[in-house]
Amino acid sequence: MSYAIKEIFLTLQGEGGQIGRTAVFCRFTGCNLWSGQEADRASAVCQFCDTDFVGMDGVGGGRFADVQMLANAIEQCWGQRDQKQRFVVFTGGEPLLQLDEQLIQALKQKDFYIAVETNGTLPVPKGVDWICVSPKAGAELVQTYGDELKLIYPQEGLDPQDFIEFAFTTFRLQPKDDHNKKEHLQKAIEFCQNNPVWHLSLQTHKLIGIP
Ligand SMILES: C[S@@+](CC[C@H](N)C(=O)[O-])C[C@H]1O[C@@H](n2cnc3c(N)ncnc32)[C@H](O)[C@@H]1O
Ligand SMILES: Nc1nc2[nH]cc(C(=O)O)c2c(=O)[nH]1
Ligand code: SF4
Ligand SMILES: [Mg+2]
Repeated sequence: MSYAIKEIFLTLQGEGGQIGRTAVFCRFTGCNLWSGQEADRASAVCQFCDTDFVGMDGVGGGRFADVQMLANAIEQCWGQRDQKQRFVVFTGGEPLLQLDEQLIQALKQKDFYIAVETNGTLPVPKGVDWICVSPKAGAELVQTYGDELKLIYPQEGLDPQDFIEFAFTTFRLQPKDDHNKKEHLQKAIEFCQNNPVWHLSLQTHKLIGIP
């Protein structure tokens, strides 16, 4: 299978339970909840996306003809850094439209610890080490277990407490970044303080100005 990749870059994981860890981010092109075109945003299922996942024109992006070519590009992005610490985060767009067991196995053979950021509408393939699910109002949740459930807050028609029955190790509330982000942060702080199973997740890469 070939893979359509928006960008591949090295940064620090900015969000959630692996925060601060040096990682190769592999961002897949395309999503099933929004076309990525601004003209479609208001009619999309997911309307608050902060990411450009359209096309293959980002740093390190492109069409990868087979699994080895993509795995090699991810390895090359990690470079000569400590092999025992190798860490890749698959995101997008929606990575589960393309991420398959073959790619996971190819990276395992290169000793990568593998994380995925998904909207939870598709099942995570076998072999992923860290599953982060971020459910979206109006989209069916299919992936109901994982290492963290990272809910963007607030979302109309979505009550965080409806999720705590699912089999996630941790529950995080991440304030929605939009024109009202200060207000969303205050609401998220308040919600966490009143419902301590929820931990606050901040997008620290935005705070420190890295990708
Ligand atoms: C761009 S998404 C890609 C992965 C996947 N499609 C998903 O939604 O989880 C990566 C992460 O950013 C979060 N995110 C997207 N837009 C955001 C925003 N405006 N404010 C806060 N978090 C946001 C998503 O919920 C998800 O946890
Ligand atoms: N540094 C950094 N951390 C992130 N964690 C999740 C991200 C994403 O867009 O999936 C992201 C991102 O875009 N950058
Ligand atoms: S599901 Fe994820 S990638 Fe798709 S539009 Fe929403 S936040 Fe963006
Ligand atoms: Mg991001």
